[in-house]
Amino acid sequence: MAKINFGGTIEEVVTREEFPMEKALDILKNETIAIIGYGVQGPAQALNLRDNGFNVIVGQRKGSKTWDKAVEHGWVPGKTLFEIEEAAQRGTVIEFLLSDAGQIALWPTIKPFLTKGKTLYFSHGFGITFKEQTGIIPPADIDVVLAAPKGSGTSVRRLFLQGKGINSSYAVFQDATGNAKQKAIALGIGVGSGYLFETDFKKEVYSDLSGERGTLMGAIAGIFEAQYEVLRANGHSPSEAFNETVEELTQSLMPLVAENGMDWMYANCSTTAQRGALDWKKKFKAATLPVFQELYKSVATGAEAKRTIETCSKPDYREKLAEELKELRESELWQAGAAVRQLRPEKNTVEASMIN
Ligand SMILES: NC(=O)C1=CN([C@@H]2O[C@H](COP(=O)(O)OP(=O)(O)OC[C@H]3O[C@@H](n4cnc5c(N)ncnc54)[C@H](O)[C@@H]3O)[C@@H](O)[C@H]2O)C=CC1
Ligand SMILES: CC(=O)[C@](C)(O)C(=O)O
Ligand SMILES: [Mg+2]
Ligand SMILES: [Mg+2]
Repeated sequence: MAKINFGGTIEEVVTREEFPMEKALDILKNETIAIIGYGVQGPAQALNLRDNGFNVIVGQRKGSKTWDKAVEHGWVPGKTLFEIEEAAQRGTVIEFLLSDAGQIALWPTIKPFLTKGKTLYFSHGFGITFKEQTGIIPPADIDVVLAAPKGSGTSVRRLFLQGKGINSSYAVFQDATGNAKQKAIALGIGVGSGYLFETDFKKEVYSDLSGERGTLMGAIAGIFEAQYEVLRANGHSPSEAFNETVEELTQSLMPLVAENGMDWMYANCSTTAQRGALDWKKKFKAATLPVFQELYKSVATGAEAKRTIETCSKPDYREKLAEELKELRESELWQAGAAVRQLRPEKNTVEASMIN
């Protein structure tokens, strides 16, 4: 494995160079990979695996919207698309890609098909780590592995179609066959990872829940709202407030950070901006540190898992989430955002859809 120095700590990562697709295909040549769940991660991983030449089938409820979506994506009923039970029975690698709450509901259905020597695959450490709450306790004679793409399924597919790859973590929870690690890495490479770093189920779920509730999604949306409100309260127009809060960040500054780091983005801004940002960064860190500490504690005590399971197991969870997203979309800030996006000069070059 490649040894990489991450800011002073040496870690091992698996790259495509040392673990090429041919090796992954060879390791999984006798396996049938059954994708159970066709939400966001399901289609991305199923299609990438199929395009990479693996033997893949999909398990869905006949008559559901996702069944129709799978048919649209070229899965053939009776050949590569089956009812969940049949897919689980035919599959030797079961990719459990239902929502984390959905996994609890489906576990009693799936468990009988997890016979000796099969592999159970997750893209999140949730179900296994919070087993007291989920009841997901796999039989001892199967392999239990994880490959968790560090991004949305939409990006997993898009980056694949662009010939790039997302980075993923991988882990082994249970190694009954002696080959679990090789299989985990092969599956990670197969679903389109550019490289893989090692973790365990608990670390994956603690960091992932912290990240998405924190800087990746929760914190960023909250900070945007706070700054936008202050600008608006002081008489700035919606377009000005939106541009100074979001548009410049996503269109100009974050691509620079992605390319070459924070200091480089700073160095490409005015000295006035640099002076102020370096000063205010300290205040923002001090103000948010206690919130991040509270968040991590809430993850580690299982409180976040409890809330997720309780809310996302309700029959109307989708409608409820959709209502909250609608409220967000219809807020002045994001309506201003929609108008700003329309004005982007490149707007006419419609982006290719996720699948094609
Ligand atoms: N969304 C993403 O991009 C990422 C997701 N993950 C993980 O991958 C796994 C799958 O996540 P998503 O694709 O976002 O899930 P999702 O929320 O899109 O749901 C996946 C599928 O589960 C089905 N489902 C939900 N509840 C069900 C129930 N009670 N009975 C039967 N089916 C049910 C949905 O209809 C859908 O087809 C999760 O463990 C998630 O944490 C990991 C990395 C990124
Ligand atoms: C996209 C991803 O990695 C998340 C945010 O952790 C998720 O969808 O759960
Ligand atoms: Mg994640
Ligand atoms: Mg997540």
